Amino acid sequence: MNILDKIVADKRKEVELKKSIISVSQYEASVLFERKTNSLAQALRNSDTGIISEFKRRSPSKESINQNANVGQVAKGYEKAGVCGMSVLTDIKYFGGSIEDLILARASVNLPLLRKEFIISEYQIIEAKANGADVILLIAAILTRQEIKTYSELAKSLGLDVLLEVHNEEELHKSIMPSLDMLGVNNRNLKTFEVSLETSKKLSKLIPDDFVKVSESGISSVDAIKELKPYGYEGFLIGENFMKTDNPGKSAIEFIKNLKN
Ligand SMILES: O=C(O)c1ccccc1NCC(=O)[C@H](O)[C@H](O)COP(=O)(O)O
Repeated sequence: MNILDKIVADKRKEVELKKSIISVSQYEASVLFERKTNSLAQALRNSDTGIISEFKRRSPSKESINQNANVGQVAKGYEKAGVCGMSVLTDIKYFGGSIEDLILARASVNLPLLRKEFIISEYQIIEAKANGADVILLIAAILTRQEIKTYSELAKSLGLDVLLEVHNEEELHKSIMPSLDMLGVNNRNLKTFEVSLETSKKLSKLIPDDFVKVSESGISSVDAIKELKPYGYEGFLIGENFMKTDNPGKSAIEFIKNLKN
């Protein structure tokens, strides 16, 4: 079983359990459910840097990145750095995140917030909106075309942006549809965990211009961004490079300063 299959198998059990604890109607009655969302796609289009910084404590490819980081402090640091948006991992078992991290990030900043999750149910999209997200992630590798359509249309009806993530040409072809805002190419091979910017470069020409192109994972230098921009990328998702430091916000400030020079 590959890592995504394992994560999805656990996710199905987790979502079933959550459904028995909090109902969709409880989420729909929450204060944040009524909140007007901020568009990440718009922020990226208006930006000359395009940084989406991630809050990530650990991952399947790295056992410990920053286990004790304070999400509110990191979010404020990222906002001060001038990032376009923040990604918050809400998976507990594999990434050490939680829905509470999303709530705390929301309470700390006005940035567009991406709920970084393995979405396999409409329930998680309602939950994302009710807990302060502006954007959801849909991963082509774990969804059918029909699921991508249903989930992205639901997200759009709630005012959420949709970032669709692909790893290869096949996933890209299966997924293109008007209810997506951003197309993310993940540079991490989930079988070997190796990262290569070549994946973003190779797939860039296959992404129609209507979508904001985002390059994800393994971005650890300003030079990498300069290398990717000519391929049409307007968004750059960076996790470990900031989170591995004692002060992720300060690292983001330095990074963006260098990027602008
Ligand atoms: O990061 C992993 O090991 C991973 C493993 C399996 C599925 C997803 C995984 N990561 C999620 C992400 O997409 C990254 O956290 C994100 O792109 C940032 O990557 P990085 O800058 O390399 O931390």
